[in-house]
Amino acid sequence: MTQLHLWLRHESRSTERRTPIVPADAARLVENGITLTVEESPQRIFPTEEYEAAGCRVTAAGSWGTAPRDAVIVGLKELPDEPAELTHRHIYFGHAYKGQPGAEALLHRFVAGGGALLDLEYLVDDEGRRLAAFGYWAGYIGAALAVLHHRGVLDTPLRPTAKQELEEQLRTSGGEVSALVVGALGRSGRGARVALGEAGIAPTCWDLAETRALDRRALLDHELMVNTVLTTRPVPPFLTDKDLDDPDRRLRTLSDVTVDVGSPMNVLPIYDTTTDWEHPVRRLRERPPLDLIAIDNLPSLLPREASTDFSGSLLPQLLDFGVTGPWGRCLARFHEALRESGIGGGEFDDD
Ligand SMILES: NC(=O)c1ccc[n+]([C@@H]2O[C@H](COP(=O)([O-])OP(=O)(O)OC[C@H]3O[C@@H](n4cnc5c(N)ncnc54)[C@H](O)[C@@H]3O)[C@@H](O)[C@H]2O)c1
Repeated sequence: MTQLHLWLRHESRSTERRTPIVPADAARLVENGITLTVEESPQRIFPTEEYEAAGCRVTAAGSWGTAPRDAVIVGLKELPDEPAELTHRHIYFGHAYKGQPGAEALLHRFVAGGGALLDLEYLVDDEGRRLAAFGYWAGYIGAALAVLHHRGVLDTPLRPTAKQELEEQLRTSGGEVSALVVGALGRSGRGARVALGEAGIAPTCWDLAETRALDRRALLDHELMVNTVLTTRPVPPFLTDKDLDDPDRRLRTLSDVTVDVGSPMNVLPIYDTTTDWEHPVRRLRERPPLDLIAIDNLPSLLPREASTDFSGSLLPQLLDFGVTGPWGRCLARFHEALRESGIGGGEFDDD
């Protein structure tokens, strides 16, 4: 078997400071005989020198197109639009299997080049549980922003920060708040509960059992709600426009970590546009007021912590990279997606 060559790419999105492999884990990969080439990246939260010190080869940003064909390119977010033909195996979040905008064009690029997408969203264990995810930090930040806004101390536009700084703000901004976390038993739900705890808030926690017969009155009686539900089947909405117009509603701040806008699984079909770092909060109703936070790249706001956590989960999988197990399932899912979209082809020739 040939030695594994991983190639950590620069992220083309300028606000993306996270990385799927942090220097400490890069050192572990190198110690285990894996070649790791790291592209220079001015915005990455970890300086390139730390990768160099870990024994990685360093190369120019965006040079992955020139990597040997058997190198596996590792990243997080979208690839640039060029080249038109993708010849490598790419590990990242492709967002290409649910008919998302640009999905079909991306799959065509893989087929044209004979490469393959090993989508991190589909890197799962034998029971289908995700092996590496950013959910915890999404929930943590989603809840933290909601509390800071609710207490009138949220600084905007948002910018990447460190956990210590956020914790300090949560602890020092006072005020009783009745809060609800829905999806509380999941990764994001756990993060949300921890952030609320830092802020001195003991939230009501709902998961599947508590929403089976949804008590809307109880929901609307909370001042702040964090939604972290991940459902794979449509369920009745938790909130409708009618609920927002309820004059007795106490709910004032809603942070939707799930941001399933436009999806048939959306449990909060009360808005149709996400918010962002520039304008994180949108007023949905004036009387009584209701403010929405619905940001789809929350973990990027805590790049160091989110990267370290994610990389720690990904490391054992990279050390065990192969054609069976989780990576085999990822590849099978790619081929299934090609069949589903009627594209066909794309067998990665692992020579
Ligand atoms: N906004 C962002 O930046 C960002 C980042 C990462 C993840 N996310 C999203 O956050 C969501 C949660 O991710 P996760 O990793 O925490 O998922 P998870 O699977 O760990 O947790 C989801 C939880 O929702 C619960 N749930 C499912 N259906 C429910 C229902 N009808 N009522 C109540 N609870 C229900 C599940 O039991 C589970 O506990 C996902 O949609 C994910 O895409 C958002």
